[in-house]
Amino acid sequence: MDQLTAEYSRLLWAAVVLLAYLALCGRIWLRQRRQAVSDAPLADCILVGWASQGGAAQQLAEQLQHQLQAAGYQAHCAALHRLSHAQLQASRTLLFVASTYGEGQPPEHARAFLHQLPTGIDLSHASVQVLGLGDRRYPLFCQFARQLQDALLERGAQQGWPLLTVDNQHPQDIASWQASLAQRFNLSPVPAGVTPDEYSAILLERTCLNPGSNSPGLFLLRFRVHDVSWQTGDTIRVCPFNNPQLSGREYSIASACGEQLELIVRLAGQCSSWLCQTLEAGEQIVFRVCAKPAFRTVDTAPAIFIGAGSGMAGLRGHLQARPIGSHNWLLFGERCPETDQVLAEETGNWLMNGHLQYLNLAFSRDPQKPAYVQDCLQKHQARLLEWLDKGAVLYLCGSLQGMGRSVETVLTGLLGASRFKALKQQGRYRADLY
Ligand SMILES: Cc1cc2nc3c(=O)[nH]c(=O)nc-3n(C[C@H](O)[C@H](O)[C@H](O)COP(=O)(O)O)c2cc1C
Repeated sequence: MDQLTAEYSRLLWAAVVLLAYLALCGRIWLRQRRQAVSDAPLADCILVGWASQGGAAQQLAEQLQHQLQAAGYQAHCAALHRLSHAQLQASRTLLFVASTYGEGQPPEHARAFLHQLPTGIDLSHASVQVLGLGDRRYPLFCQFARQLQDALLERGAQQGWPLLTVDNQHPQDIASWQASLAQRFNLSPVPAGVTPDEYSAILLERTCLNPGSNSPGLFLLRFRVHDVSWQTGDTIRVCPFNNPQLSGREYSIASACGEQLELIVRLAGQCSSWLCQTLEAGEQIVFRVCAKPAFRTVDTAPAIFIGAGSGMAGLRGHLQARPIGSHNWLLFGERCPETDQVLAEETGNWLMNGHLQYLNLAFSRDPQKPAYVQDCLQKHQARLLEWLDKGAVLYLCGSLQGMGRSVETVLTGLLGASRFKALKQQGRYRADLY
């Protein structure tokens, strides 16, 4: 019996020692694991954030992420509105590509980022570099990229390199940004002149839409395309003479997706002169499709289209794509009723066959009743409210200075600031202003 008790107590001791040993091993393993988890992202992860409306900044950021990954880095790429504070704190290298919109504003999706970035967040572990995309013709050139960099530095981040700004997506400036990153991170260079999403199109015909007008020429260009897809609301980016060294321009696609791509181009500047005057039928353009998620068709809800001048381009693509039986109202502004009846036959036919329920034209230099498109909105306030009550979506396309701002002011007055804001939040105010 005594022998049995002694045997039991030996076994018990052995079990206690084994358990204690296992517990110790477990604690060591857990500590090492915790250490590894907290160290790994800081040591390895490069965060590439982007703020983009037309897709250029997004494309550059994603391309950079692929290059970094190909070189063996752990690289994470995300739109600013999807970046968490934890991700910012867990990365030693923060790279951003940010474009600017409105009057020095961030792109729509990134509006809340700086407001939501806590002032107390400590980024002193990270080095930061911001590439700003913008356009020098706007007074607040690359303003959002500057604000983004300032905000990160204020929270302790180290400046890896000074802010770089690129005017009008100038290819050489983008290439030197890419080259400096390639050198710093030992990346394979981006092959010059090759972008994965470049397409070509052949000019079939060009028609002047405002012959005899005092305004600069407005042209409809029809191209044949092969295997290119786009969504209504998207734009294309073209460089004059297909020369990427020259400043390119973006043009709204004026047709629904198909075998032909149409543009409506105002004669102004080098790129549009090339398209409207020099390019001949049978010659080709090289272009990229720029996604405009903020200006795409929402659904089959009633649609109110508002635009002026070359803004007809963005609206026409939507109108062509709208389903039979949909409810559409077009308000369009130009200068002279005699010479600026842009696409009058087409819109007249749409009115006759019921594709358009209403067509309101405003001519600012009409000697009888001069009016702007925003005056039409005011005149038809009751109908506007009735359509919006039925869930209508507003689409606005054209010049920001010449039309966009005035229309927005009138809409704020007619609807009230809070209802207009709510429409924007619901995605029922969709604008492409330039
Ligand atoms: C309506 C509109 C407003 C713009 N406002 C500004 C601006 O205030 N400052 C600026 O530097 N660039 C401005 N730009 C130029 C864009 O930032 C530039 O085209 C940029 O390359 C777009 O990049 P993304 O394709 O990534 O959106 C504006 C462009 C548009 C269409």
